[in-house]
Amino acid sequence: MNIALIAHDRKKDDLIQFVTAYQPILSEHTLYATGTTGRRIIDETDLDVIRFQSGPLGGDQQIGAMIAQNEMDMIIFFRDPLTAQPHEPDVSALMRLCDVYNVPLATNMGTAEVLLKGLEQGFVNWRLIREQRG
Ligand SMILES: O=C(CO)COP(=O)(O)O
Repeated sequence: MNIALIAHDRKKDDLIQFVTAYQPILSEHTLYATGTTGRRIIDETDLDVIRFQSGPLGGDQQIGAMIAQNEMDMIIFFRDPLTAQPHEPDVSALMRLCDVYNVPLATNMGTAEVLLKGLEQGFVNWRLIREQRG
């Protein structure tokens, strides 16, 4: 599975803590991240991550493009709901594409935990369903 990991600045510590806790599950998959988030994951964990541009410089849109090409299976995006982002339209567009293509999106740690536990149990088969529909 291809999984994108993204966190706004005030949520990056939480994401690092989360991916460290779930490293055994995440290490089974191909991980992508926006620039700064990816840098921190690489520096602070043993996970390999393919990095895109930083979010404000187009990283959210690059991940959105993967969704549109049926190349992304799950998004874990720890958003900061209390800070305005200069690239808010990109953030909204990314979340919108998740809904367009039925890609599971966790925007907080509680949901992310459920998604990863579901992934571990083999419950995550929406891509097969999507591919069967053509
Ligand atoms: O801004 C982001 C997502 O909208 C995250 O980007 P960075 O990982 O580069 O900080």
